[in-house]
Amino acid sequence: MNSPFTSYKDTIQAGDLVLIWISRDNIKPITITPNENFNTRYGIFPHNDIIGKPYGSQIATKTSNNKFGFIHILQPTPELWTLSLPHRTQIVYTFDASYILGRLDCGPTTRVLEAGTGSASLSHSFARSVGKLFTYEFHQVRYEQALQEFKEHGLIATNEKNVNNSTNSSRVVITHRDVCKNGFQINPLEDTTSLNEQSLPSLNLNADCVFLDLPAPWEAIHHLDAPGVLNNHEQVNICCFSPCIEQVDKTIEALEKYGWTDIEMVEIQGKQFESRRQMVRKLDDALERLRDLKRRKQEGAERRKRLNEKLASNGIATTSTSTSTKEIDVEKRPYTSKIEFNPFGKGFRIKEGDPNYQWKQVSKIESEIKSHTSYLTFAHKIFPEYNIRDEQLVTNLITEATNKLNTLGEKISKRGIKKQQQQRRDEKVESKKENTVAVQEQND
Ligand SMILES: C[S@@+](CC[C@H](N)C(=O)[O-])C[C@H]1O[C@@H](n2cnc3c(N)ncnc32)[C@H](O)[C@@H]1O
Repeated sequence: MNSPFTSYKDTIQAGDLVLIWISRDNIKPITITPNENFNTRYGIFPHNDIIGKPYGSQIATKTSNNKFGFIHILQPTPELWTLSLPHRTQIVYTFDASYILGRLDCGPTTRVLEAGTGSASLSHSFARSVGKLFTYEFHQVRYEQALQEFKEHGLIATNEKNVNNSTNSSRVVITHRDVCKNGFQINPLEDTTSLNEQSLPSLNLNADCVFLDLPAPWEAIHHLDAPGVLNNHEQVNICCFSPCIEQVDKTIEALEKYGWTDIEMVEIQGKQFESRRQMVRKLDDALERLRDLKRRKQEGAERRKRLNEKLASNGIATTSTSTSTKEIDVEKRPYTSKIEFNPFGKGFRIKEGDPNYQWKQVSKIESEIKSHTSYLTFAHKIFPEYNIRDEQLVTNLITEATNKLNTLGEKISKRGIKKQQQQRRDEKVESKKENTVAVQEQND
């Protein structure tokens, strides 16, 4: 099953879902359709001009005022999708997503449980990296929108029932469910749009990790112990995403109660620091600035007064707001020296770092970087079957390995001795030959 989120291609074709990069904070998803146009305030872009171009291309169009407007056509990735998706809820941003996937030890064969789906921002990151994602959403409309999106993005096969049997090629299985009430089990014949699944047997989800972004994750944690939900042959990792520390407290309590260990809480604060130099301004500069402001205010008031008097004497009634700039220009404006340095910007401009002035190093934080300020609570569960060490088996394995090593060592040393003996024999033969030649030369 092909999805632009899980495989790459070079050329844009009709029917492709593409992301149009208009500006840093304006990325629009569209499906390329022959003879349609993409309209922006920078101009009209016919889809036909985009078809056949390589992904990443810049497309230009001439605007009505004879200028050019540009867009870039990008292939969807979970990171770009996070920046462009229709928000139905708060979402998990890339900074958190990458950390979560790393800590949950996600790989191509990992099976993940996620609740709730929400705007499916994190679901797309999981879908790209893992083998199977089981995601749950109890809100009817959000569930339907997410299901539609997964189908359009090639993450759920449209011709199959959305169940986890061996022939199902879908990366994602979405279930309409309140996981706090009804848990995570799915029956094998379930069409996930149905809520009537209670009486049927559950299939083995065998999840290797769990991600809970719910208002009350502690109410869902005990359902993870139902048969077939977790992969009980290995260590299972969990991450709960909660904005309040009180939620973290309750989650930790539930995790401890249900046998989760190594509990750790992390908060990601993505920030980019920009290093700058800022001019050091003295108190005298600030005082001079205040005096300057006062002086200007006074001069302005006097000027307006004189102008009004002048107009009144000419028989023209006016207010200060209706006075035109041209009329004011008649009056001489107070002189501001452009060649003298004024630390507040009215004089000539100073380049940052000019050695004639004093500077201090400062750092500025870029405010636009998006990382959610939720707390991430990680833990894992180790199943006894996996954790018990069979001492006899370990001893046998060690003995077997030692024996093999000894045998190998003996063989190597025997071969070494044989090689040395052969070398000595070869040397003797060689020196005999040399002696015979020397005797012959003497005789000659
Ligand atoms: C904050 S959103 C999840 C956002 C998602 N992680 C993302 O990156 O887009 C939380 C979602 O959980 C759903 N939800 C809340 N309680 C639930 C429950 N008990 N069972 C299933 N879904 C639930 C809500 O409807 C909401 O859509």
